[in-house]
This record gives sequence, C-alpha cells and structure tokens, in this order.
Amino acid sequence: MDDRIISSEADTQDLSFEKSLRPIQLHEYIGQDKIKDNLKVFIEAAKYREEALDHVLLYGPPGLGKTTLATIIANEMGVNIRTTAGPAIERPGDLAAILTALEPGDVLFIDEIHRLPRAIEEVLYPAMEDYCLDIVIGKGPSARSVRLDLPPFTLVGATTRAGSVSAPLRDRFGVLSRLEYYEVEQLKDIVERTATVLQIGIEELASWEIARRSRGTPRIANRLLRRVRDFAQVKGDGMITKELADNSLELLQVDRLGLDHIDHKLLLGMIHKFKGGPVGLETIAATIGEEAHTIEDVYEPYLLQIGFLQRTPRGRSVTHLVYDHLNIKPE
Ligand SMILES: Nc1ncnc2c1ncn2[C@@H]1O[C@H](COP(=O)(O)OP(=O)(O)OP(=O)(O)O)[C@@H](O)[C@H]1O
Ligand SMILES: [Mg+2]
Repeated sequence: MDDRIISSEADTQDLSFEKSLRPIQLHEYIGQDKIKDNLKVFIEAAKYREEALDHVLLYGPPGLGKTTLATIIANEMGVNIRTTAGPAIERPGDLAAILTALEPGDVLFIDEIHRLPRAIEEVLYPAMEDYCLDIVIGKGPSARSVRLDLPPFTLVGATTRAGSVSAPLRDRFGVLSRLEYYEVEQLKDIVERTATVLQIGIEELASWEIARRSRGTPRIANRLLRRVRDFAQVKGDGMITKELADNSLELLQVDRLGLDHIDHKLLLGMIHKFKGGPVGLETIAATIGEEAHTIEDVYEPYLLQIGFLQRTPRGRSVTHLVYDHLNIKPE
C-alpha cells in the first residue's frame, strides 16, 4: 500500500524533497487560516512578554503540514527546534537528556506523540506544567527523588490520531489545532509555489488539474507534481501543459478526484457484493484483501471527506456520488 502514488504517508523520496519545500515563515504557509491567525496572536503575545509560547498540539491526517508548522513556530519565535518522536523515547532518562539540553524558549517537537510510553508521559506532565523534572536516582531503599529545574520551553506535539492521545496529556496543551484537508484552490497555490522553488515550468490549468487530484493533501500535490515533471522532461520539452498533466495523471492511474485502483476496488466491491452497504469494516477488508485498520486510517478518511462513504452504526455505505463518479446505475 505504501507505493500508492496517492498515499498520504511520506516515502523516502518525499522526505528528501520535503525539506527543501518547507515554508519557513507563517505567511508562506498556505491555507489553514484559522490556525495561522491564532498562532500569530499567541506568538506575538509570547514574544512581547518574553515568555516561551504555550504548548501546542497539532493533529490531523498525514501530509497536511504538521511538521512544517512546528518548524515555522520555532522560526517565528526565533528559537531552536529539537525534534524527536514518541516511539524514539524509551526511558525517562532519554526524555531527561533532551529536556535538560534545551535553551530557554526552545521548541521541543514530539512527532507521533500518541505513541509515547505511559511512563514517559508521566515525566512530561511536571515538565510541561512547572518546567521541572522529578527523577529517581538509585534503586531499592537508597533510591531518592531529585527535582531538576528546566528552562521554559514549548512542547509542540503532532499526531494523526487525536483520539489516542491520553486525556491528561491533551489537557496540558494550551493550544489545540486541528489541521483540515485543503481546498483545491489552496492546493493549486501550493503546486505553483513548489514549481517556483524547483524551477518547473507549469501552465495554470495544469496546476489546477494536479490540485484537483491531490486528495486535499499538500504532500500528494507535491508528489504528483514531481511525477508529472518526469513525464514533461521525457515526453515533452519540460513544460507542464494541461494536456501533458492530464495524460500523465491518467498513466499514473489517478482519476479526476485523486482516486486510484485501490479506491475503485473498494468502492466497486461494496457496490457489486453488498449493494453499496451498509457493510462492516472487517468484511470490506476481507473482500479486498487489506487490513481493517489500513482501510480506516489510510483509504477511508478521504472517501468520507468527499462524501463518497458514510459511516453508520451498521457499517459503511457508498453514497450516490460514487455511482455518478464511476458511471454505474444504482440497482
Ligand atoms: N500549508 C502548506 N503550504 C505549503 N506547503 C505545505 C503546507 N503544508 C504542507 N506543505 C508541504 O507538504 C509536505 C508535507 O508536509 P508535512 O511533512 O509538514 O506534513 P505532516 O502533517 O507532518 O505529515 P506526517 O503526518 O506524515 O508527519 C511538505 O513538503 C510541506 O512543505
Ligand atoms: Mg510530520
């Protein structure tokens, strides 16, 4: 599933590109206006008071710009960012080493924060609340607890699964921001910005076409642009025209709405085998040979977002939009 061109998860090629494509400042970050407006105020106020910014939790599907926003926050605050991830912190000592190395005001970015071990979370609570660490030194009867002061810092946490972040941890964030899927118009701006950064020539209509097929996700928009550029360089003169974009996206098997063969298989399976549903997730999974959680985390969110699937207590159903899109008559 990871080699799907429309997967919203990053592959290794994306990661090397994404670094060079990341906007540095808030005004370069396209869309998510509500989040940006709020952050602007909080950042300005924190700077005015010469304090660390309140802790920020960013949540939303993969590829919508959480990591990017974390680095922008640090840039706008004029501080360093230290990056780690939930599964990488195994022992309280790992976290203590990171926290004690921070400079006042720094941003500590913990990606996949829902995967922090519980014991680590508990060390994090006093660190977030009072900028201090309680650590136990020694073992058995001679063990004693020592309190270490920390510099004021900002924790920026990111997660694709807000529901899996424990309530006590969630409550300790002052700012909770949910990233939304992007509008086609914003994705078009992102495609054009990336084309400028990578010095790719592209017609405006071609940018729209890529944007429409990007599933609301900047990462996918950037990836489609790169693949289409390959076609432009090999089959054309390097310029991405509307026609070239259409043809290459067709060859890449990404349809007008960004659906690929797996989406089609899933939707057609539901229509032909279950009259469009409702049908349970496990049953759908067995029918198309995928894991239920993969469908739930990877395939389904966008199909729900565009109104192709509906979740009911008795399972998933396809909507009339699917019949129109696939040109099938409802039975
Ligand atoms: N608002 C935006 N404006 C311009 N480019 C963006 C925006 N959001 C994301 N991007 C681009 O999309 C790519 C993916 O963004 P990013 O890595 O921040 O996503 P993410 O939410 O952290 O994903 P994951 O959940 O997989 O970690 C980056 O190359 C980034 O430059
Ligand atoms: Mg990220």
